[in-house]
Amino acid sequence: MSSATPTPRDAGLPAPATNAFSPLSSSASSPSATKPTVLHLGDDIRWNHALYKELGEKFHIERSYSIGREEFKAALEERRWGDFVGMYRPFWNTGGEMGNWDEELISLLPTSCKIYASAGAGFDWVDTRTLAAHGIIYCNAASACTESVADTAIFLLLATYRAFPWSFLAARSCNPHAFHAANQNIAAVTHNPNGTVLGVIGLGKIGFRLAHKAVLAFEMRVAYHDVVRSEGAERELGGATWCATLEELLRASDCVVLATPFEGRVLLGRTEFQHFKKGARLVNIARGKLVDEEALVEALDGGIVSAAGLDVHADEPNVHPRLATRDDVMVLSHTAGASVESHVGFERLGMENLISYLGGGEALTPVNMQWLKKKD
Ligand SMILES: O=CC(=O)O
Repeated sequence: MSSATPTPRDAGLPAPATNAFSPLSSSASSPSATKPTVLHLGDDIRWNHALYKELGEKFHIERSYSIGREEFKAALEERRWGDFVGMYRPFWNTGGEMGNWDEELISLLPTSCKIYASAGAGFDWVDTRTLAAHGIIYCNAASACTESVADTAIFLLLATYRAFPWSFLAARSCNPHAFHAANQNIAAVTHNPNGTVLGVIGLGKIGFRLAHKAVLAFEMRVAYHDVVRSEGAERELGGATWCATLEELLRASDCVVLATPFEGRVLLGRTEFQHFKKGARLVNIARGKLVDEEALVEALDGGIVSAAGLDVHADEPNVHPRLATRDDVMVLSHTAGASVESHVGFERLGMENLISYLGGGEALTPVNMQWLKKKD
């Protein structure tokens, strides 16, 4: 196709409708001679149509839709989507069917690729260090779901202090005896969070926001453990305490919240639970694999941990059966960040990252700059 003949996409119009029903094929038009290509992974965007139109004006957009690993690898090998300069995954429901982004997959990317901008806060499924070694920036979208995840942390926190799972399950059972038992006995064992110590592991965007909400809502005192100490954040949190070691944090906290990425190792196992204050609580809105769930069951059985609130689980979509059935544990289905506002923000931030970085500016939310091998 001559570059003088505008395609619907060149004219800023939506892609031909047939694309939406042809998941195993790439886009209908051949790559534009003048525009660099961006590979869009997974389903259509749902919300930010004006910005997507702008993206389409700046880049030729190829679509992989939702194909499995072998097909995806074959497509990369045969350069089905050309020499794309960036990848865009607007939402976490789709676009991850190729599996983990490891050396095997990353080494098949065209050398032209400079950026992968994805939905989601966590990036345990992508080897960002290897991407960086290939000169590719990975941008996550934690800031788009900060509010939703922080709100969920507050819900779980309150559930652990006030035995809400027990109350909920008793009412839900429609068993008058269970209802009566909860109604009569809960007051003797539950507490207000006000004035107690919230121990945050990982004071990034989400950790900070949930701590801020806990200070505002419950006047909690904040302790945190992070590789980076931030005196500014400490002031904003009304005088938060930095703990140089995890053990120090665990010993100081009435409720421990995990808000740090999974970096290949369990953070809370048998040894660490021994450092908890007796009867402290645990909330996990980060990644299930950060916790040794068997050790958590033992800590709950032994009264070391009095209650837990878990949005995430080590073996999703399976929930540990001995955690799922307890009335001192609130379990959710990894939905802390799941709101319309997060979805809108994921789509938008991914496109903003692509437009800025590929346009010669800064990536807005990179996570692997420290390892990045520069490309021309
Ligand atoms: O877990 C959800 C996310 O990574 O955003």
